[in-house]
Amino acid sequence: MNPSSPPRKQQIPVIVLAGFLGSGKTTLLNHLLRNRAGNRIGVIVNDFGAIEIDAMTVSGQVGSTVSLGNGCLCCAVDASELDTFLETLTGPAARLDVIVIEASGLAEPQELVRMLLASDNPHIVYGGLVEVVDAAEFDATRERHPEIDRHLAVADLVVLNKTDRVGSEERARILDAVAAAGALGGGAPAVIGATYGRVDPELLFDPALRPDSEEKARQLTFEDLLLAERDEEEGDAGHAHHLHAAYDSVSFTADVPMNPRRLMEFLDSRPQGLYRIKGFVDFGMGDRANKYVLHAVGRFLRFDPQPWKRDEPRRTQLVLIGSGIAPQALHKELADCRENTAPGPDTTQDAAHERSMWGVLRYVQRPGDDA
Ligand SMILES: Nc1nc2c(ncn2[C@@H]2O[C@H](COP(=O)(O)OP(=O)(O)OP(=O)(O)O)[C@@H](O)[C@H]2O)c(=O)[nH]1
Repeated sequence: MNPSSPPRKQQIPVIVLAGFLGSGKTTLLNHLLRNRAGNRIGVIVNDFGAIEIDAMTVSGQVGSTVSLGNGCLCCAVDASELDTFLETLTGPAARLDVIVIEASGLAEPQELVRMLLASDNPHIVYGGLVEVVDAAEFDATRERHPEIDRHLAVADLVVLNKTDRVGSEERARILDAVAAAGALGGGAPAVIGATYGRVDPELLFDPALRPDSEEKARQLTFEDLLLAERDEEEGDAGHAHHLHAAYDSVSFTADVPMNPRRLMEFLDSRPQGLYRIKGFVDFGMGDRANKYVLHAVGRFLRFDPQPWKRDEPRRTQLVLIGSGIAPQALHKELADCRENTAPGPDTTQDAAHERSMWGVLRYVQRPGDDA
């Protein structure tokens, strides 16, 4: 170690949390925040889409959440923006023990790692790359995006999430496949199975448990680094190499409630390329007390009713991400799902409203599912 650098224990480990869309990064992050055992965690969220749903999901759990806002960190021309956020989080007032950067599901994690290694902030130390993998979607994701193997190869820890959605034989097969892909990088990332991102926070938060983190960081191959640099040099043209170049996103906001039946019709017939939907829905008279947090990944769909806060504006905010989708048409279809503003028979009768919610309630998680 350079004798002029500050003592190691003053440096805050920065962990990159990556994984394909919907693999469970936010779920894992929220699990860590709830089980932080006194550790102070700073969070940087690099979300995709104009509405910062992930930032909203995690905010309130921790005092030092900073969202990078719209756009993709991996495409920042230089690392100065990241450095600004890191500077805020490493200031003496924050007194953080660890910083987690949740990379957008479409970001290239190598880029973030490279930026962290290149950062001249003396208060941080790269703490490793955690790659979250959706066990149920692994084969399909890999087929569509073979570059996932490259991400696994540079990961320190692979969390094979959603193991509840695969049988034990299938789980063993996927664990082997993930480990084999990870080994291609020359190292062997730890692979652990998890449901709902429930990993032991000590795997990440105690630097003493990760003595090799700096070594591992250097195991990024020259090819990875060159590719990252070439992308940077090529500017917009280089951008096309990135995973998210082929994706479109739609941000939808409505200040009038959504009609449950029409929205369910929209969701039940959503196009295959619409890979991810997240956000929350106001069903108005269908349920005046709750907003419905919506998560769709591939064919999977779930609503999670959560009480509106007293001053919270009643509205719907959704982000849709997919490839080969028609953003404008989808936006219009969603707009057509809005409740008619003119009061009519079906907006005044409670029984009718309750019935119209049945389609939605099919997708509400039963108590205990998440336990
Ligand atoms: N069945 C099951 N569902 C899970 C598990 N972990 C997460 N989920 C669900 O998967 C959906 C996506 O999880 P998120 O944590 O939002 O995924 P993400 O990787 O942050 O998604 P992006 O922000 O789109 O990249 C949510 O509905 C979660 O509740 C799990 O272990 N099993």
